[in-house]
Amino acid sequence: MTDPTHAPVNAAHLAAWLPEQRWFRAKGHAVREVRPVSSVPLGGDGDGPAARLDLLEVRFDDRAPQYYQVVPGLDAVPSYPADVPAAALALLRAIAGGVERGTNRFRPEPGTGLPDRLGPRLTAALSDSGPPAPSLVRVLAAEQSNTSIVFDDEVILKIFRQVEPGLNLDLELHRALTRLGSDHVAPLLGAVEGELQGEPTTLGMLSGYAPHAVDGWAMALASVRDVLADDAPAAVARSGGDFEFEARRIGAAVGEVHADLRTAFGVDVADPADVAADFAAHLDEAVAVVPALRSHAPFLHARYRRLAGLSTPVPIQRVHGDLHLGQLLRTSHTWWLLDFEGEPARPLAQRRAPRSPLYDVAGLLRSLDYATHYPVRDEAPDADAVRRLSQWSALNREALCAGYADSTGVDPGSSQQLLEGYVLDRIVYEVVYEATVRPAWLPIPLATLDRLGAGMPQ
Ligand SMILES: Nc1ncnc2c1ncn2[C@@H]1O[C@H](COP(=O)(O)OP(=O)(O)O)[C@@H](O)[C@H]1O
Ligand SMILES: O=P(O)(O)O[C@H]1O[C@H](CO)[C@@H](O[C@H]2O[C@H](CO)[C@@H](O)[C@H](O)[C@H]2O)[C@H](O)[C@H]1O
Repeated sequence: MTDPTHAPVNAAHLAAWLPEQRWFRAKGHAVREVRPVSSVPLGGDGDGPAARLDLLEVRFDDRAPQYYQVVPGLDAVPSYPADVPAAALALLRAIAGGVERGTNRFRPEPGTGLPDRLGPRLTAALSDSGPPAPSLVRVLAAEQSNTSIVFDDEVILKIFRQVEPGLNLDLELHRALTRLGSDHVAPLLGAVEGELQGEPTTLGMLSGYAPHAVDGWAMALASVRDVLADDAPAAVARSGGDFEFEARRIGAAVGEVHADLRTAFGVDVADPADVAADFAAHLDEAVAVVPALRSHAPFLHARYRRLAGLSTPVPIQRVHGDLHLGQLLRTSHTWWLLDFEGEPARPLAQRRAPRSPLYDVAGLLRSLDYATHYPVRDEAPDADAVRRLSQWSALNREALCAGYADSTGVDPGSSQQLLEGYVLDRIVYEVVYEATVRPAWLPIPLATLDRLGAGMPQ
């Protein structure tokens, strides 16, 4: 007999619980109704399943429905007992064992050696039906779009939260890059697939985990803070120069990933007039959301018009699409790019569309700019600090482009007008992102537009 505490979660409870979750993307829209799409139980004993993968359709009065994945057992949803280690191991066991249940398929990635490559502690935990050691399982607490579980610092399972029908971009690009042997992504080890609107749909992704890794944003900020604390004339070389080496390695890593993506998905060309028209359309949409952008529109449109007049076609390909320093992880021996889902605010078709690789370079240049302005956001730095910050920024921009040229033979700075166009398009995206998600950060991209509009450097 089914334990009543594992009964289907009450839809009204879920309608109240969902909007409180960090990964819920329809903030500010009242949930009208929650309907189950599929519900797949996993593991457990006589007391009921250890976990359930519930795919839910969430309906609203004022916008299109969205689909979310909720995992009772892992998630503390009302009226379902949560046992995180047991639920997490049930998921890993299903992937390692290639389980098919209901509409869901749990699969080890062919050729990657799962489950044999798992270490002895995880292998024992998967074969043992007794209670797992809680220390083997850790749910990442960071502010994330999805939910990731780390198993014994060895593998990481990302549970996708907002789900769209079809193959998830993160999985698609990790798979292509892993198959090419890329050293710049976490190796893909397995996946969970369900069904949505009749299409096989990605629900989860298992990959290698890099313990003790540091992200590029944290490293860049530490370097900028050192430069701010050191007012000697050679401060940038002395205190902040450590990041220059990393910026060059990051540039080289991104260049290698771009080359691999060309091998996997091919290349095409776009007409500069079409690229400029896309930028102008993004700007018009953004002005409607953030009126503070309106005063910058004439300058931006003028730059886009200049770009439209370029005569050389723009090479385009699959790219990362939302690259910033927080998406880069320095592992013990290399830099990994994370999270290939593209910009969360753009529709899937736009996120999957080929673009110039300069868009990723622009994302990183913007991130270097953020790193120099974020630590002084609440103060007016003196002229000397401003000089040091701008030296830091220029040094690392050059290092990044030099690294990209090291691995590809192409210096992104050599297509200056095009690169500037992509930087501007990215700033417009950032303005909308900050205005809607983190209004306290909005002054950072807006101040850059002020400077660029006045003919000053970023
Ligand atoms: N393979 C990995 N090894 C080590 N840490 C990782 C790995 N993948 C992700 N992380 C950590 O988890 C965080 C969130 O990962 P990300 O893929 O960006 O998830 P989300 O889609 O939820 O934003 C990263 O910023 C990083 O700190
Ligand atoms: O959630 P994602 O990581 O996919 O990306 C979104 O959030 C980012 C912030 O976390 C945002 O990045 C912006 O802020 C960064 C500093 O926090 C900065 O380094 C980036 O250059 C800047 O774009 C990103 O735009 C957004 O898509």
